[in-house]
Amino acid sequence: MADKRYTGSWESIQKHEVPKWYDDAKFGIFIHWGIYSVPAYAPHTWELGDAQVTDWFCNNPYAEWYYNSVNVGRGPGYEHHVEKYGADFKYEDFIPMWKAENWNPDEWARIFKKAGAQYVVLTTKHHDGFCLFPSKYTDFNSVKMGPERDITGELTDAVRSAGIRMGLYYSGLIDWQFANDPIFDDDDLFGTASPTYAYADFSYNQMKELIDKYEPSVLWNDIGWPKQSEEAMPYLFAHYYNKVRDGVVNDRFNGKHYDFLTKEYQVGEMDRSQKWEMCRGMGLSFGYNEIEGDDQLITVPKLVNLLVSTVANNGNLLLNIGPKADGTIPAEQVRRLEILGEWLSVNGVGIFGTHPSDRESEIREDGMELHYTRKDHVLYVFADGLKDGVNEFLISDFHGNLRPLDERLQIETIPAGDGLLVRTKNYQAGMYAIGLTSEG
Ligand SMILES: C[C@@H]1N[C@H](CN)[C@@H](O)[C@H](O)[C@@H]1O
Repeated sequence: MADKRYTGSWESIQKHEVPKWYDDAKFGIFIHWGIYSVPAYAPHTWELGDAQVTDWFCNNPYAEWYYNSVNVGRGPGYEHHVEKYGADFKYEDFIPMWKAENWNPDEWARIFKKAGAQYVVLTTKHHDGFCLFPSKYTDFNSVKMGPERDITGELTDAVRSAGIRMGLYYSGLIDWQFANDPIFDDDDLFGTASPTYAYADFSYNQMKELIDKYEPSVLWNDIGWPKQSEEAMPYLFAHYYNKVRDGVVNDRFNGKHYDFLTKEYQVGEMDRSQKWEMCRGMGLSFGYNEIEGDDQLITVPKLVNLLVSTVANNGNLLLNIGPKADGTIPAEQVRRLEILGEWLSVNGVGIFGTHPSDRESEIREDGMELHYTRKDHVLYVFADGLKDGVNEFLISDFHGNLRPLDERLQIETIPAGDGLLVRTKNYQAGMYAIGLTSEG
């Protein structure tokens, strides 16, 4: 029987279920690349969630917010711009400087594949309104100017050739080509949001354009969707699901329908019963920030811990890279992807295609963490926060045996009461979080 078709009603849309591929994927690569990658600057201030909103926008660590950081007329972003480029240098003057002269999309896809990424999400239009695809609704795009290439199309082809799914990010509510008053706080942010019906039509048409042209596996909308076209959303989702049967949409279309919830940098409230996704940059920014060197980026142990703790609690990790304007990925970001890929090549069997165990994650006072996943009858245990050499931890209410996924690791297991005591004999820090399996 032909697949059921969705109709333009909330009732029909809400019947869509999270496809297996997305639940199994666990790890994707986010990419923020745009005009802002030319100045590549933001103050290294706070992680999202750690700052007062009133402080955030004039000290914004998101380099992709460069336009607004200058537009506010004060703060480190503005001062940096005036000092380096002069007060008369306009954001659009960066466009001819974005040449992507060293961009090889196949090389990016190779790096993502080696990292173990199962999907990619690329910014097709960020808040600055510049489109990385040949939109018929605006010439403010990467084919008509700047790189003079269909970045979305070329990367989609390269990523899919590497056997990785392609998703698309779209800034549905904010577009500084339509409303560009400086944003100092959330009232300004939502005050500039989707100012007119003309913009609502524009964004609806562009989203449909992206669906029809690229058939993305993920529609990753950001901040919200124009209220003026909210009642038309079921038609857009029906069109999408009918065209991309196993496509997924995130919760940032005003939260009226979603396949997965999104978190940004901080987990906050956790509901393991729903599929969710954590996104973050490797530093405090999504766009490339030239003052974020190796020391300012998340360490590899913390990156592995983030992946393990996210997956164990029913999440996917969407880890961002911020490419340089020339199209190369900063070496310190590539190194983290390579090491994560090496870890996954040994421990990925306990990550990909698994489901959360009914065992909750345990964060012990001594800093050790235990996270659990399962695949059918097999239990996977991930222990983190270990010290070199000998570590002991108890898996309670467990009557099987466990063996390490990393052959270098030597462990002893001793039945203890209703559980199993695990003792590592030769743990080394470079093993990061260790994976154990109950599979014989
Ligand atoms: C993934 C991130 N989302 C925020 C909005 N929460 C954006 O403002 C930011 O630039 C980045 O795209």
